[in-house]
Amino acid sequence: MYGQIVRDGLVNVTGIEDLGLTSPVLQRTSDAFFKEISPFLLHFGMFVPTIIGQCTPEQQAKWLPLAMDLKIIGTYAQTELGHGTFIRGLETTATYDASTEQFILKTPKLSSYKWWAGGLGKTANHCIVLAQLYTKGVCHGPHPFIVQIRDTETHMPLPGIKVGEIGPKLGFNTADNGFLGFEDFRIPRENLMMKNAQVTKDGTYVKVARHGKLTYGTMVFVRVMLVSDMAYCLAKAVTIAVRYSAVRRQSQPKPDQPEPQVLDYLTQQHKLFICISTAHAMKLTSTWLWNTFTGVLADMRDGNTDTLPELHALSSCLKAISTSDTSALIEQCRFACGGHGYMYSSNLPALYSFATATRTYEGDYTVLLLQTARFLVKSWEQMDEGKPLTPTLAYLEQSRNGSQVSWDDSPEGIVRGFDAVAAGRIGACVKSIRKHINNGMDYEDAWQMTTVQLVGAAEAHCRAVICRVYRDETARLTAGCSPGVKAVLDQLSTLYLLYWALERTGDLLRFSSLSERDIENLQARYEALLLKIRPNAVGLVDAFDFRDEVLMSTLGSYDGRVYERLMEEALKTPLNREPVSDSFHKYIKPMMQGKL
Ligand SMILES: CCCCCCCC/C=C\CCCCCCCCCCCCCC(=O)SCCNC(=O)CCNC(=O)[C@H](O)C(C)(C)COP(=O)(O)OP(=O)(O)OC[C@H]1O[C@@H](n2cnc3c(N)ncnc32)[C@H](O)[C@@H]1OP(=O)(O)O
Ligand SMILES: Cc1cc2nc3c(=O)[nH]c(=O)nc-3n(C[C@H](O)[C@H](O)[C@H](O)COP(=O)(O)OP(=O)(O)OC[C@H]3O[C@@H](n4cnc5c(N)ncnc54)[C@H](O)[C@@H]3O)c2cc1C
Repeated sequence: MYGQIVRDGLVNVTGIEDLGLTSPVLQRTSDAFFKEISPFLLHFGMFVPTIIGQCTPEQQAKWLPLAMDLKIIGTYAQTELGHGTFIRGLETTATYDASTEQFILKTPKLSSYKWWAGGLGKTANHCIVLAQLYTKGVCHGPHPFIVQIRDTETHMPLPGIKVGEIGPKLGFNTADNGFLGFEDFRIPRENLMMKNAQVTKDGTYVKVARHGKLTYGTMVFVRVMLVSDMAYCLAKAVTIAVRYSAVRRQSQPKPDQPEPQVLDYLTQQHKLFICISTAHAMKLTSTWLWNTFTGVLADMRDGNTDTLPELHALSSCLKAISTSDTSALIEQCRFACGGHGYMYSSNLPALYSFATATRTYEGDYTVLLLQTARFLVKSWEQMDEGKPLTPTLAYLEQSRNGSQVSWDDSPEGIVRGFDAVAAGRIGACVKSIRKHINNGMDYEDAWQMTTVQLVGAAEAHCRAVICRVYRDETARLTAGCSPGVKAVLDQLSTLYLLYWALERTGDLLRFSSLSERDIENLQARYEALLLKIRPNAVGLVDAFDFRDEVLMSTLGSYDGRVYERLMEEALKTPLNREPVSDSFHKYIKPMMQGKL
């Protein structure tokens, strides 16, 4: 029964194509059971996908049934105390011993301890370990291995394994993130995950993959999935905040009038409606990204890895921007709920601590945007050499002559404005790198000196992609809808464009013919649109269709009994069990009597 809940609830997921799954929509019904982050998250989120992505069919036949039936519980241990971002710098070694046909895993020093893997501390008995593969005295870089770390009967760590929990964190405290060290721990040769690289019995290293970075495939998969997960988290947060804002009344803007619902304040609408709109933008973009991802998988099955760099660039920037926007907007939802939003029982703190972690894990924000920037600069240089551009960069072509784009305030015109900003910022980076090189710097230093601008350029590219996909997909998907639904969804995507145009007026002034008057016009349209969306706001969050059990919020439940639920939760707290707590007799009274 429990295993069933973990499988069907935690991973009521559509995702991996090889499992017959068709879109990246993550709806965790398990949230209603577990309440907090599950220690099995890494088992289904990374252990299973890595078996699928990195094992040969024979290895899959051995490990996948065990993992899917929860006969073994796994996690993904890549990061070490000393290195997370720089995977090539990992220090754990796996040295092949041809005499026993085993790999010897070793943790050479403190900084080489595996650190962070979810579920590793107390739950997992198996683990995917990324280690530097040595055979015949040659290091072949980081490779994935399946390693049993605990006895499946007693759960005791196996001899040669040092494992434990890493301690309290900002969030994720139910995920028992762990540390792991190896003292010359031996595993069979077959435990090297051999889809992309193999070591034969005599220790010969055989590279199978056509692309050097396929070992990083699980990370690309999870980055793609996280975009969808962020849409899910943000939709939850804004459901809570909008429902609460419809219940909460505060202040008296006009004398002799009742206190308005806080949702009627324009500033509150400004805080919240962009959250509704962004949840839709991310959901549509994540489905589009998923289709790109499965297209690249299909290409790779046909032996073509040419489309992988663009996927890496897209999944990197969309992961970075979706996680960063979501954490900021969930925090905004909390602000929108005033003091009660700070209550744990609102569920906003838990949602925030989850979302803010995603900005770091699976690739830090800055690091991933710089990966995208690498691709953008390369593409610009290829364009200069007359080579064709990939589909998501086709817009660069229009901007290559460097002239300003003329401002057009239609939604399609605004999307073109974002293209112009992205192209302008990428071009400015290329110019900066070339200037530094002309002044005598080597390429790496010139790149380093341009990284602040490069992060901005990658963000601008990502924003342009989201705006275009959101607009196009809304139009496509609402083509057969009723005029009412079509109008409301059009309002939401227009709101996204206006909001970001106003956030990026500096860039638009620089790279388009936008004028002061155009900005005033944008601002007025934005404010009018907030008022138009207001009557549908509660309906729009209800349409996200979260059950109260999944939302788990005193502020956001469907029935709006906010104050009753807050009081019910307060009365449950252990400090309210007795009218006078022991600490009064032990410490406070003696202190008052001068005895302490
Ligand atoms: C019926 C039942 C159904 C059951 C179904 C079960 C299945 C379950 C399905 C779904 C579940 C989904 C759940 C999804 C949510 C899961 C949540 C999981 C929670 C996760 C917790 C966190 C886990 C982690 O954090 S794991 C650790 C992650 N670590 C990182 O991300 C490290 C980041 N660092 C890097 O990625 C890289 O090292 C780098 C990007 C920083 C690059 O390093 P580098 O500078 O050293 O460069 P390289 O030399 O490595 O690269 C040179 C070259 O390669 C290109 N490159 C780099 N990376 C990639 C890549 N990934 N792909 C392609 N190409 C890549 C790079 O751009 C360079 O290219 P050039 O051409 O420019 O040379
Ligand atoms: C909640 C949580 C769960 C996790 N779960 C797992 C797990 O299950 N398995 C696992 O293996 N790992 C896990 N991790 C680890 C996670 O993947 C790493 O923390 C993450 O990849 C960031 O790497 P880092 O900690 O080395 O940061 P660092 O790279 O040390 O980053 C520190 C700072 O340096 C900057 N920086 C680093 N390199 C560069 C660069 N080249 N250019 C510019 N700036 C740079 C970063 O932007 C950042 O500001 C988890 C982390 C968290 C927080």
